[in-house]
Amino acid sequence: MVARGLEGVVAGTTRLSSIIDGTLAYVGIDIDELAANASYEEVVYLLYHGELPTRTQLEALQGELARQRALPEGVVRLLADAPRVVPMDLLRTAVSALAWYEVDPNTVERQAAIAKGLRLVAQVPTIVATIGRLRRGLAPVAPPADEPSTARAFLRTLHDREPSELEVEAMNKILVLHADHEFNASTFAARVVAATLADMHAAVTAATAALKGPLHGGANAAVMQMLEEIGTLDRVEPYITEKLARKERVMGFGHRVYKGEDPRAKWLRDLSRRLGEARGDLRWYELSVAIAEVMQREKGLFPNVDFYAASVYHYLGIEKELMTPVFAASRIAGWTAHVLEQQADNRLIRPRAEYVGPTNRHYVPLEQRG
Ligand SMILES: CC(=O)SCCNC(=O)CCNC(=O)[C@H](O)C(C)(C)COP(=O)(O)OP(=O)(O)OC[C@H]1O[C@@H](n2cnc3c(N)ncnc32)[C@H](O)[C@@H]1OP(=O)(O)O
Ligand SMILES: O=C([O-])CC(=O)C(=O)O
Repeated sequence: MVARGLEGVVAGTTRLSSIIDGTLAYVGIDIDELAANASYEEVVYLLYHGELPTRTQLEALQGELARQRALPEGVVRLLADAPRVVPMDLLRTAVSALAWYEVDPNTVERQAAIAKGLRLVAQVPTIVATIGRLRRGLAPVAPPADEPSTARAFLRTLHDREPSELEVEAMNKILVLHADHEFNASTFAARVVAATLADMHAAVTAATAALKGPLHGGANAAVMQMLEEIGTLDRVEPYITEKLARKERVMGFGHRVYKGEDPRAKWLRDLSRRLGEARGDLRWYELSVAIAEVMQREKGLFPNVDFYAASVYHYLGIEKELMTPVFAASRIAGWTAHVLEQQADNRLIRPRAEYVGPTNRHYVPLEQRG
């Protein structure tokens, strides 16, 4: 019997992240410790090297990421000239286009591949911020080349203003919490492509394509859409119960691996409340909490990472169409680290299919078909 959707199938090994008994860890460190203490750049280093960096190593990585943040002019032009600003499509195209500017786009040699991976970690947030500006009809701004924090640099590039300390803390936690997640669909897509010995940009383009769907990364935008449709607290109960009665899915709930609450959700719930308080607008936080209560009671389903992320992004001034690209701006760390891990011990990923179609049929000449 084939496991539908490969549920429960162990499809390979990784040293990067684990989900054991509902606990998520990056290289053995509980996500709760990282969310409470780590900068995103420390997490990038951890995923790339298997250890937390010393101060000198961290500063070197932060410097490198800062220097690589700017986009080639041709990519900014490509984004600006697009006939329609559909953020995930633009991100996917821009990631692919970045390969044009690599000295050796096809190489999978280790040092070159690490350099490409880190360049993408630096550039993807800039692509996302640039798309965010273009959507609002604003001119792109160059990212700061001397700012060590990816979170601060991203918010500055997106909004062209200095973010508050709470906003930077929230953005940093978002980046930490979304950085990696074992063999999720987009990461697995990246590994399948990498296993053919196609290059880093090819693998990340595939991952970006896979993240778009609403059953995966696209759920955060669908959550925001739902919050807007509900609008007020008194509408939560009827909206959700009617949706469930129609057998529709409520986005941001349920998970293939977690059967209780996603360990990342509580951090995002807390950020949603704190950002809402700071903005004097708790509506989106309160609506989210009320939806979660109804979902738990009616369906026994808990929020996944995408649920409270939606209101957090909203409070950070990130519009719903940009929410899935912002997820990618963090997951790029995991995607590229998984590609490097795949390349380091590669074997083509090529499973079998169980054939369930008809057999023993014959070719019938065209004139005899009726
Ligand atoms: C970053 C991320 O990718 S996190 C996931 C983001 N995706 C979402 O939030 C979309 C909403 N959630 C879902 O669609 C699912 O929970 C998934 C895709 C995440 C996981 O799906 P699967 O492991 O395949 O679970 P499956 O689809 O088999 O669902 C099992 C049962 O729970 C129900 N269910 C699962 N999620 C939901 C939901 N969000 N709303 C309503 N019912 C749900 C299904 O209808 C099904 O019920 P049934 O057995 O009565 O038919
Ligand atoms: O692991 C999954 O299936 C989805 C998920 O939560 C993630 O990618 O962060």
